[in-house]
Amino acid sequence: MPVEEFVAGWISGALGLVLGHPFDTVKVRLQTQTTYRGIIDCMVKTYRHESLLGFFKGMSFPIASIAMVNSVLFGVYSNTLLALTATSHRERRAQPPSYIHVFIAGCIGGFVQVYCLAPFDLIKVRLQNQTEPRARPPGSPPPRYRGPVHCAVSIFQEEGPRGLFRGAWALTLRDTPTMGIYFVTYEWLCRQSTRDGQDPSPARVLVAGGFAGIASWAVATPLDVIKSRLQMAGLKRGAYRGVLDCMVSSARQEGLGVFFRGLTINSARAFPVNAVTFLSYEYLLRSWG
Ligand SMILES: CN(C)C(=N)NCCC[C@H](N)C(=O)O
Repeated sequence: MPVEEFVAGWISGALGLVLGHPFDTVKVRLQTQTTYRGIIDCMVKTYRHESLLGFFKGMSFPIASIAMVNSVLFGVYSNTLLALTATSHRERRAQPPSYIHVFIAGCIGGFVQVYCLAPFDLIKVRLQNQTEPRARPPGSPPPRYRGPVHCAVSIFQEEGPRGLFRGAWALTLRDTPTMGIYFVTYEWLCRQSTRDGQDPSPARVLVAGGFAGIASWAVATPLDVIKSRLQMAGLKRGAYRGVLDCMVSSARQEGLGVFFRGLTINSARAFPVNAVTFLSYEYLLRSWG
């Protein structure tokens, strides 16, 4: 099994992650807290209350973990395409795989990465939702979690081992089809106005990667809202009975618009993150021959 796709996926995931983390913090807060009037209000309050560091809360942990998850996604995707089409990454421009093969490989990559992603994503969401400033006024209560390890241990102790996989089912429903859409959009945009057999230019890779991110997140946002709520719900026992219950009670209480909460910020984040992810992934693999 070629491993360079896994390594390139890890490095490109880390680069994309640093760029996108501030957007991600605002998105998670908008989806799970009702104290903000919108993106700007959330950014202003976060900055005033927590300084610039507030936007980077919980980032060190995703760099190590979510970048590893990106490596699983790209590695499994590329190796599934190899199994389906018998072409390696460098042969695929000359012999492009069909879109159905790209879609299937993307879905399989998305499905496999969920089980690495679920505990890491849960910890990230819980840490991002802690709004206490770093320098706390004397006498104010400490944040519930002191950091990623403390958060993981507390969830394990309070909610059991299954607690670490809270929201995993919503994550599976979110990521399996959307990763298929992600890779199909990328391939389709790369192939437009690139001559057969040639590598797409860096500008085309950036645009194709950016729009692949936006297209997949547009489809993923409703289940992303549900996933984040189920992950936070572990703190309030018995809040939701499952994915469907969370969907129905969120829609009843807040209207159908709730499913699109975070869509604008998700799209603004998705373009630069995925443009950089695909550009670095493609160029690392090309430079390794
Ligand atoms: C809709 N979904 C879940 C995705 N398209 N995921 C793939 C993009 C991964 C990238 N690190 C990001 O966070 O945007």
